[in-house]
Amino acid sequence: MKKLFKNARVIDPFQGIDDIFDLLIEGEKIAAIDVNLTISDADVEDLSGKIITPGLIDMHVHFREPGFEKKEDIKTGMLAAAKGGFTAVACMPNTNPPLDNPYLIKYVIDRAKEYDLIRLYPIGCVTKGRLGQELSEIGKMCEQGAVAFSDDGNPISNGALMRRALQYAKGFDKVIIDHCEDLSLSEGGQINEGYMSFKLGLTGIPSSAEEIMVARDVILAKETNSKIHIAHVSTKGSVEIIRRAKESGINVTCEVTPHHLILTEDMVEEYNTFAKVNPPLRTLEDIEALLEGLRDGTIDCIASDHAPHTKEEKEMEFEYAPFGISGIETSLGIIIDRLVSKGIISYAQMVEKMSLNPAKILNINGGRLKKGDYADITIIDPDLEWVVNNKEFLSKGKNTPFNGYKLKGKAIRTIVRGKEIYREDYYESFVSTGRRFGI
Ligand SMILES: NC(=O)N[C@@H](CC(=O)O)C(=O)O
Ligand SMILES: [Zn+2]
Ligand SMILES: [Zn+2]
Repeated sequence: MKKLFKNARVIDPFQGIDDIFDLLIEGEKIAAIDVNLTISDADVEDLSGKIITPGLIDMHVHFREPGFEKKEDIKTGMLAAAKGGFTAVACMPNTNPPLDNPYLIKYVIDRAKEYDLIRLYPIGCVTKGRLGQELSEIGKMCEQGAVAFSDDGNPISNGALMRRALQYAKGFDKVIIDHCEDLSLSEGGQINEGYMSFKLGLTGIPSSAEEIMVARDVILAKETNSKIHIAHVSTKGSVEIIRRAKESGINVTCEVTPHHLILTEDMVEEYNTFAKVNPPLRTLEDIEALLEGLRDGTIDCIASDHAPHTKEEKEMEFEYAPFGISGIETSLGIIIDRLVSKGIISYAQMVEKMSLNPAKILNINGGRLKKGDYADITIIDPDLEWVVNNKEFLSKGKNTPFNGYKLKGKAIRTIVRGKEIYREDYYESFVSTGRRFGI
């Protein structure tokens, strides 16, 4: 089966491509990218005005299986990801039981394979049971396909243990992803410490709770000459520490979420639990620093930290509602509408941060559109206007602070290994059957 897309704007920062091209898919692979391709036996489609990027990769999601299937399961998570334009995700291990052994890593991979949708890469726990006491079976989990290690939801509080984890993971050329939070500083905290926490009478989470751990982690990464990736960076101080660490040659990478890039602590004004997230939404000053970090390359990736929760959980009093935003279906639209369209970052930078860099950091397939590569492709309509409606989410998690947002720019096709698994114009039937559409 040959499929020829004509006249698309093809963006591939890996090859330095950002121009109008034709792209040919043959079976599962990219067969050619060139101008004026004519292939007699191909199914031809004109994509004038549309953008083709390497399949987007979200390196930080919570799909909740096993154990919390009421919030999300692997199937609904993957459908939501495909609708959001993602061809691959890396799943955090804060499930129940936590993914802290090779059997569970294999289980999650096998579950994902049952559906033949997007690519799903599990992240294993750094410590057994995510309890922060004993290292988990990192080597054996690598053998089964764990792509990185993290106790996300929790930091690795014990410095000596973190040091050992870094040394150990290095032997397998894997990265440790740390949720940076000094629990003694954030204890009981609900939102950012500052004006809003004072106004609402809620306990605040100071910036220092994050920054102290970021500093510790880069120091340990330097000492052990290992790789560290900082999850969901949210403060100006963290950006500064990471910038300096990179300048001095430390092997540190990091990610930011769309919500931390465009929302401030003001969102929790009416005790809006949909805006309750960890780390908390911060201030305009932090946002400016995060945007500058994205622009100058200090921040490598944009990841949704897709954290679905049930309606009942989020309807609890602010103090008792869980932290998290269901973000995988709004991530791309927000980045295009609020950053790319405003000239804050370019499309090429967006692709770097949402595909190329996650692929590099996790050392997985994708992130580029080279002849002979698997055809993992996202097709974007940069002019499509849409309104965020959480009732239409394929994710079970409807917890979004972006409901009602008008956005311009959306993924209209998600193609994995040459197969179309999401298509905007077939949306209705896609929802009802949850089926992929072969091309
Ligand atoms: N980000 C969140 O607010 N919540 C995440 C945990 C995490 O990413 O730390 C979750 O699992 O719900
Ligand atoms: Zn986290
Ligand atoms: Zn997370």
